[in-house]
Amino acid sequence: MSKIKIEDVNLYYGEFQALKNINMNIKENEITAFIGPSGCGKSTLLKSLNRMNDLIEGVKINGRMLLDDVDIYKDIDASVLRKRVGMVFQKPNPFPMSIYENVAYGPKTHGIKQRSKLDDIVEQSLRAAAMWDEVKDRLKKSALGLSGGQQQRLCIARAFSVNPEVILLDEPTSALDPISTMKIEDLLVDIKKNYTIVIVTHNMQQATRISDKTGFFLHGEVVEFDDTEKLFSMPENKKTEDYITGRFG
Ligand SMILES: Nc1ncnc2c1ncn2[C@@H]1O[C@H](COP(=O)(O)OP(=O)(O)OP(=O)(O)O)[C@@H](O)[C@H]1O
Repeated sequence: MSKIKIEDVNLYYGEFQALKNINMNIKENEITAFIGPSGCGKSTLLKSLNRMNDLIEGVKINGRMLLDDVDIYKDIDASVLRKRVGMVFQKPNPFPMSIYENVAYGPKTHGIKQRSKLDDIVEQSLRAAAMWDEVKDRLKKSALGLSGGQQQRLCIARAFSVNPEVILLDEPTSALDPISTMKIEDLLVDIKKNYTIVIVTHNMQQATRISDKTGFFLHGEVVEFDDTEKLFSMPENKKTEDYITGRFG
């Protein structure tokens, strides 16, 4: 089933058109990867899926983006949308507070006050991010004392804590070592049964390892969008082929 439908979307930063006539269906319980050279619009499309671009002055967007067939720019409040569609950024960005408070923060802002309920959410979220055992004895310690890979998994746990339906990840492992990267890839594959996941990655091996569908972007357009296996083994477009075989440029 399509969780997100993108229909004829164009996005402008002032005069500059960053996305050109994008059409894409993103399926539930799948991992969709966006690949392509720097500046081609991957992050712009990712961020527009939870209206992060609303915060940037001069952005114009037309076309439609639907979440469960509801227009996210017309018929959903942005804060409700961002609860349903969570985001994890390239650089781990834990809040300067304890590990516990990082995860409890979102649920608290959504009105959950009961300590036992918060304890449960924190434990479940950290378990889902495969780091409960690593941190259960240091929940009161600062999140800034964690390693980069642990901080990124904490940010994923923080995204889980408000029980989203979609998780957007913008190059979540680009600052991490191979072991932390592998842990996060395993985690994403493990959780996709409960979520819809969209990931921007510069790492084509990563896209082939974990994603079901891949979109190849170039100059603000989606050149090709297909099953990952097909796109990497039998691309239909010459530009896709050049890019994935390293002959681009
Ligand atoms: N806030 C902004 N104001 C103006 N132009 C922007 C803004 N953000 C992005 N752009 C431009 O839009 C284009 C697409 O940027 P975007 O960040 O989506 O690319 P990307 O494919 O994610 O690149 P990268 O892989 O380097 O992160 C680029 O030309 C970029 O310079």
